[in-house]
Amino acid sequence: MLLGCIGDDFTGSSDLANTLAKAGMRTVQYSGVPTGAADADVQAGVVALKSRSIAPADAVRQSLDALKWLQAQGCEQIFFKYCSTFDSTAQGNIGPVADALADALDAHKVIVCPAFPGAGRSVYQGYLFVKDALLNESGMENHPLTPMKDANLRRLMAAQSVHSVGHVPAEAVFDGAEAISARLDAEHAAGHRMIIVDALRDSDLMQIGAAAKGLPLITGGSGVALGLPANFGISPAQVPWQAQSGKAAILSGSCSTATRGQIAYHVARHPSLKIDPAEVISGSQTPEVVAKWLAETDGLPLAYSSADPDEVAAIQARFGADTAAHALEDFFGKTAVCLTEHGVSRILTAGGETSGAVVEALNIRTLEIGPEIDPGVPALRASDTLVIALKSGNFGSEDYFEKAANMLGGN
Ligand SMILES: Nc1ncnc2c1ncn2[C@@H]1O[C@H](COP(=O)(O)OP(=O)(O)OP(=O)(O)O)[C@@H](O)[C@H]1O
Ligand SMILES: O=C(O)[C@@H](O)C(=O)CO
Repeated sequence: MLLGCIGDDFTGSSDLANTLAKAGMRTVQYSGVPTGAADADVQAGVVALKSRSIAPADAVRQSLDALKWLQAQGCEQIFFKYCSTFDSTAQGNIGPVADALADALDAHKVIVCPAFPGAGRSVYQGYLFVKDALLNESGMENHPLTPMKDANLRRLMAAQSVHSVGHVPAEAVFDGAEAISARLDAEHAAGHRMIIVDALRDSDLMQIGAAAKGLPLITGGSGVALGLPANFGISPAQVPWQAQSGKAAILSGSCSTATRGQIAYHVARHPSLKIDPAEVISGSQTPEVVAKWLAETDGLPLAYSSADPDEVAAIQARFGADTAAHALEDFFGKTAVCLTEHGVSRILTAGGETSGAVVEALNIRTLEIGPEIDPGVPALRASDTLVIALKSGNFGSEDYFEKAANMLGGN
């Protein structure tokens, strides 16, 4: 294994795996830290954790375990993948995990770059934009678990990391890899260890990737991985895919703006069932009943708890945010298990936490990476009889669910 990656959620990990697979690396996504050795032909291993919203000490411990396993597979470089919208709380977990990995790897110039232009996320003057809006005006300020109320990455990182935070501005990035390396050196000499790097275009990320050659640790969104495979002499390749026929169903616990748009589109055209969190918590709505409905309903049925910020706030005020989140994640995980018992062979999930809960409940250990459905979302094969697609909340076009079911099925 050449490149070892640690993802702080499952959809984000498949986003990164998608970038690396498209760039030609033989990539496998693992659910949690594997117990055995990786297959000898794997070039990039992505260990997916569900560590974005847990206690920082647990996130650090899990990430260091993942690091140890990746090092044992012979990795030459480590990539810590977090969200392109820098999803985190005042405590972390981006800062504490980056600090711990930097110490373990003796890394002193740590790139911090969440940019993902393909999904509209760019970094300029150290501020994070989502399309034409600052992060804190993009809808992310209403996220149910990690509301992002600031777009200043230097300030966000300084609050989470024990290290001084530097910056490589766009002017240096536009001048290419050598200028970026020189500026990273200068920021290091000035006493900064975590270094925010501006990036607006894929071409910027390619230059940042080239400048990252030989660095022990890189952190960021999937965009900054675009240029890494070339450092290992690997070039882009067509990603193979074996289509899967059979029944498809959709589970969505994502309350992000893009998912809510996709749900509105889907509800108008396909059978859909809205899940009431209060009924899930009381036990009057069960996974068995919802799975049976999904399995027996023609077309492309959807079950969703996704709701707008007012509804989410009301549920959180009534039950507590953690209780509601865990009850729904548990519900979707159990529903997915029942779906496979009904023979459903294509499962689409929306939302990072939701997807993590589903993959864990299904006890999927490794995921083979297929072709891209929409930017940041690959088709995934879980077994000989099951394929899935894990969509990050804000990814995908309006008709994403139809597109994903078709691509998984080879239509
Ligand atoms: N109606 C609801 N009320 C309160 N919480 C909800 C509701 N529906 C879903 N949730 C919870 O909100 C959280 C949504 O997070 P999730 O990561 O699944 O989606 P997302 O944030 O849109 O995706 P991503 O992290 O990929 O951007 C989950 O914990 C989910 O259980
Ligand atoms: O980087 C992103 O935006 C995604 O891969 C993600 O992590 C969302 O959960």
